Amino acid sequence: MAPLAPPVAAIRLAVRRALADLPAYGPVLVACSGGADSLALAAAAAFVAPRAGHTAGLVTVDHGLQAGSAGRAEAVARWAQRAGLASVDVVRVDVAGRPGGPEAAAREARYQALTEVAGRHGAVALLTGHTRDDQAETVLLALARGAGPRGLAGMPTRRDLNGVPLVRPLLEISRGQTRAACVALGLTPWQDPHNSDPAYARSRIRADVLPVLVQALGPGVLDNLARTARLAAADNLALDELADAALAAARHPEGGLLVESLANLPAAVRTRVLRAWAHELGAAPAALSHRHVTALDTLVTGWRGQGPAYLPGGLRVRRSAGRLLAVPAEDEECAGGAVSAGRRAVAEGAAVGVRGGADPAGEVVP
Ligand SMILES: Nc1ncnc2c1ncn2[C@@H]1O[C@H](COP(=O)(O)OP(=O)(O)OP(=O)(O)O)[C@@H](O)[C@H]1O
Repeated sequence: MAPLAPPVAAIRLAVRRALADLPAYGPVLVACSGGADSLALAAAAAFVAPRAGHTAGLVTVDHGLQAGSAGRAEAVARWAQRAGLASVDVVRVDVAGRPGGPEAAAREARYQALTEVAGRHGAVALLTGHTRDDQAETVLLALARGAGPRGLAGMPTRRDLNGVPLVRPLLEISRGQTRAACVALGLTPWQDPHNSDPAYARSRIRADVLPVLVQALGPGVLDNLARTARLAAADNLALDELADAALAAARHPEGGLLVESLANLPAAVRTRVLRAWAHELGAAPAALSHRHVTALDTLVTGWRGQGPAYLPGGLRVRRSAGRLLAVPAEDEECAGGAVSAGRRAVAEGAAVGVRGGADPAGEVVP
């Protein structure tokens, strides 16, 4: 028997570890574009899952945005049947009419379709092929946007997506390894033209920025960026727990938050409390920017009798009698007329800089 190619073995091991962490046995679904990362993942899942007490299915989404996209999806499905995956779903989504640019609309439609199929199969996890290189790009994009530790944490290995656990087994596997695994297995991955389209910031990072960094600083840069993400994620976990407790302690029994409780918190905790509270009030995570949180924070730390802070979704928060209070929508007219277009634009997040897709949980994802 020919020895197993090292990249194939590394990817199988990564998948085995990810499956071992799942709380229950049951079907897992691989989200597969046909690209090298998710193709290598699907091949590994087909091998590993049945040996680990799971069945593995595959789902591929046709966004209908490129000529030949239906043919690509069918080719992935035919391969999945030959590879022995337990279920194969091809889902065509309609991207038109969704908010945001075409990239964001496609992502939103894709994740919606993926979680619907996962729900239909009762999947215990949806696996995606994000790699260490995707993570390194995500960290660099976050740095360029001026994101804090939350952005630097990049993509988590596991999180909830519309009630389905989204798991990324390949975050410590390089793109070179997924490509090499495909070669070793005789698979021909699909090349997504978007990945090399300089219109996208992520493509420019991939093609222009990372090679220069590697040349200047050495090949360890990619691992180091991914490690930054892991370290920031661990810090975030601790800070989020502190913020949860601080938010509970700051609540006023009649509503709103007590300024006095907030004022003495370290800034890193206080801004997290304010961000979490803004989400609670209904501000969409993807639209809530640093600028909105700073406006809330200024009501606490820079109080000079100013007017309300504006949040996405037409929400406003004012300070009154030592409390931060959400202003009910019907008070908007009485409070001095309509909000100006400029302020509304800021509130709706027009200040966000480098383009990056934020998924429904506010995470910036490829
Ligand atoms: N059309 C699709 N159908 C199903 N899953 C998809 C699709 N597009 C992306 N995904 C999932 O999202 C992950 C990240 O997507 P992205 O477009 O960034 O691909 P990538 O990094 O080029 O990976 P790949 O080589 O798998 O295409 C993929 O690995 C795959 O799991």
